[in-house]
Amino acid sequence: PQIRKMLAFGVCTSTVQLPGKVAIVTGANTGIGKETAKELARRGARVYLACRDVQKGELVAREIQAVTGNQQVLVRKLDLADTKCIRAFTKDFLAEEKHLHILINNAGVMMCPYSKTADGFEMHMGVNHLGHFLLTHLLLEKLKESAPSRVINVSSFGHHLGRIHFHNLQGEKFYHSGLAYCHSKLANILFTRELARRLQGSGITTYSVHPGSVISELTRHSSFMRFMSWLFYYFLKTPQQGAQTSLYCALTEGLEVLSGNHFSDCRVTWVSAQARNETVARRLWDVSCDLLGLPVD
Ligand SMILES: NC(=O)c1ccc[n+]([C@@H]2O[C@H](COP(=O)([O-])OP(=O)(O)OC[C@H]3O[C@@H](n4cnc5c(N)ncnc54)[C@H](O)[C@@H]3O)[C@@H](O)[C@H]2O)c1
Repeated sequence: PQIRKMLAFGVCTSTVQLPGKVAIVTGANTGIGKETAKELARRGARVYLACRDVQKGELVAREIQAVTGNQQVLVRKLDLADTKCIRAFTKDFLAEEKHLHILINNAGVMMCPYSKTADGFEMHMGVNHLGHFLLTHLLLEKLKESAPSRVINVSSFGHHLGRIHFHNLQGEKFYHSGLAYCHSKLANILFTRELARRLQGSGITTYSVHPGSVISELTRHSSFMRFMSWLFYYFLKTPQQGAQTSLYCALTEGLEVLSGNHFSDCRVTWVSAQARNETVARRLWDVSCDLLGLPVD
């Protein structure tokens, strides 16, 4: 624990409270998402836990309610591997809620064997990028109406190994589970940058985040990564420490001028050359719209 404390740079020191604010956290039933949701609830927000498994979500919601005393913790079904489910989630949310101030696109899969989403997208690209891309699109009007509002996209340092190969976006020609994860995390950063550009002046700002190396269930598909987690256990962050940069980006006052930037340990950090390529960002935006049946503008 001492080593962990020494290594865990970056703590969200914001004192902002969130009464009357509404937040959605995807993948909030475990790991970083759960701790992020807990802190938002502690600060008084109404928090939607957008979870694939509603039963697990309900258990976590009860736990968060008990720990924070905030009863406004709600669970809704969201499977990012199924665009029908994403549309159903947003339809209900939009009917139910007048506002959305904070959207945390946190859910993710890593190193799963080659598989496809309900819509035929490669799983990493489908869940980590396209699912959140669609979710954000469908919630944009609500975010605009609720401005100032923020969208946080949880990416990874792994994006440095990522490339956007438009001819192989769905792993149709070549597939490596580790690289597929990195490609999708690069897509998260490119999406953030392009979203920030398009939303200038709208009152919505957006940030991408590397949470650090965190003990979580993310390694479930890879025995190698589980072994590495075991080996470096004391050097990894706890999920609570891993949630700090997402919280920093969601809560810190005056961060608007840094919209589109990538953060790690609660400060702006550098991204790969690919992640700074505006041409790729714009093309990825158009291709994503096309794949999801959204109008390309
Ligand atoms: N743990 C790390 O070291 C680390 C490092 C860099 C980035 N990240 C990123 O942090 C985020 C959170 O990961 P974590 O470490 O807490 O892992 P985790 O596995 O504990 O949490 C991921 C969450 O995403 C959910 N999820 C997976 N597929 C989904 C789907 N189809 N629909 C809806 N939800 C789905 C899971 O149910 C889970 O709640 C991920 O985006 C991950 O890429 C984690």
